[in-house]
Amino acid sequence: MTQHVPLLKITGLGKSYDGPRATGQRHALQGVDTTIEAGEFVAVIGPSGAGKSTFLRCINRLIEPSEGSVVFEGRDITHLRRGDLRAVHTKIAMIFQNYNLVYRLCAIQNVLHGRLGYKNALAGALGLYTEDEKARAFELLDEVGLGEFAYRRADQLSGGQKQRVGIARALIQDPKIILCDEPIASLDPKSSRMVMEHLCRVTRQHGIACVVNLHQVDFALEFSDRIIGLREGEKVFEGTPDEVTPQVIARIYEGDEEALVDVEVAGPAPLASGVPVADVSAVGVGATAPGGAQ
Ligand SMILES: Nc1ncnc2c1ncn2[C@@H]1O[C@H](COP(=O)(O)OP(=O)(O)OP(=O)(O)O)[C@@H](O)[C@H]1O
Repeated sequence: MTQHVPLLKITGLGKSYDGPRATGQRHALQGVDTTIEAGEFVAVIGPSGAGKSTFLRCINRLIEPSEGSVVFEGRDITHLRRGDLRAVHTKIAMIFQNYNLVYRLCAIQNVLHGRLGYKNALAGALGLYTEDEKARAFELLDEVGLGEFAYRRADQLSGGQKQRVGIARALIQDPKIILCDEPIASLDPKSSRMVMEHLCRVTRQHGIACVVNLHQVDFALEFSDRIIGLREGEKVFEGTPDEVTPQVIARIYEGDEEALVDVEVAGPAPLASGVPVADVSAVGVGATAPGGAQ
């Protein structure tokens, strides 16, 4: 019988930084184990400083892990040389909070940048894309509702539109998984919802797994198949949205008033037990994000 190989298997993942002299090493991430299956939509939640970005960036080695392993499609990529990692990075796309677009270029050119990982340096520098790639870039912009903005300069797009260009750029890589580091943190609630809806729909349609760092717990509950809760660098919860009880929210956020502000928990006793978590507003975890362009 052939053994099942998960898309991504993460074992004992950790990252330490040098702390102030007297304190020695500080763990930004410690002992995180999980697996991500093809096509899954997983949200990572936790207070500010819990290690969400570190976790995501250790997966594709934008940050080098200090310990543990990342096995992608059965291949241990933890110690791959940079040159070999390039091919892996075409299959692990990333979406950033600040969009990472080239603002003087138009939307379609930014989408085409998603193909650079497949090109040699010269073709990349000259922007030599095939007709198929160009047609695909148009198709993908259309899929995220931006067909008519293909030739609009990126700096003339709203925040939500920029992030949708980011989604199309990730998709054109033909990735197996997209890592999204706070993709809606700079957007207002309406744009945030639109971006989450597009992200969820297109990744499901294309059978792509997605791991999304979120401050907005209610979006995590609404859109994910599974939720990972981090606190002080450690995984303190992993389960389906149905399993996220007020006690689970308390385990992840309690005692961290700053973090509670971050997730906009309202009311005097937001973490009181016995509140049906299906109604997220009942535990006071709101969807609002800091204001930003739509
Ligand atoms: N380059 C670094 N040097 C030292 N410490 C760092 C560095 N990068 C991150 N940290 C620390 O690692 C911890 C985890 O940070 P990380 O950015 O992963 O958290 P986060 O959950 O993504 O936070 P936020 O939601 O605010 O973005 C924090 O305590 C942070 O201060």
